[in-house]
Amino acid sequence: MLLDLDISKTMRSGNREFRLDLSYSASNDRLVILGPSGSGKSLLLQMIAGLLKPDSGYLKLAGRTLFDQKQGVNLTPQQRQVAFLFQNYALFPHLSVRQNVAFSLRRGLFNPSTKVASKAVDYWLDNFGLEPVQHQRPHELSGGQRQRTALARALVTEPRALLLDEPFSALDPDLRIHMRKELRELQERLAVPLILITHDVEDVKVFSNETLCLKDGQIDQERQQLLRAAIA
Ligand SMILES: Nc1ncnc2c1ncn2[C@@H]1O[C@H](COP(=O)(O)OP(=O)(O)OP(=O)(O)O)[C@@H](O)[C@H]1O
Repeated sequence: MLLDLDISKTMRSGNREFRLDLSYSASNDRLVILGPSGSGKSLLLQMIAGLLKPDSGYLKLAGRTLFDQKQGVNLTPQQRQVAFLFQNYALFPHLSVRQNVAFSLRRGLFNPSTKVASKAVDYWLDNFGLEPVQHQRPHELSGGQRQRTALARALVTEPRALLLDEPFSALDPDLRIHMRKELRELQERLAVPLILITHDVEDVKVFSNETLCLKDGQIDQERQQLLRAAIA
């Protein structure tokens, strides 16, 4: 089972309150979480990654307990070994493609050198066709190359799962279609469990063998059933 959770979390800002209350089990290794802006998608992804602590409940990923309030379990983001790919990819602008990919493998406080040697880095640069641009910096790359660099940086640590926050939203329409296809093929080839959040139904069509629909911090049962019927 990819994801098994029963969690609640209340976020407060001034006198505004947002409550996320979710109980869900996903059995596929590719899950799309769909919902409008403000439905709680990012909060959920942050809780899976260990960047935000639920108030109560439990959260398991691929059979491993990441959080369990009753048992006092709350693994750190490092212990969870999941890779989080942010909307804007969060590449380091002053580092080359090679250095960005090598960054996750660095030991100590220093940035990897421009010629950092690593079989894993070579493997991912080659796999994603990034060798020709390995010495360029992020602002010298195309949108697709930037996304592949971010993916290579995420995958070089051999994560147990890949969490993607709106990975295509910043791309132009043609590139978006291309990158969706590329990421799907890649996920199938690598067999890395993938959880993707989006408000774009097109992502569901390309990626989903399972979709979790959110609305106001809860499962949107109506949309969930409509989608199931549309896919069946
Ligand atoms: N740190 C915070 N403090 C208080 N409220 C927050 C905080 N972070 C998020 N929220 C609130 O929680 C709700 C859900 O936010 P979330 O970022 O999960 O939405 P989302 O579905 O990812 O939206 P989007 O698609 O726009 O990114 C929103 O109403 C937001 O205002």
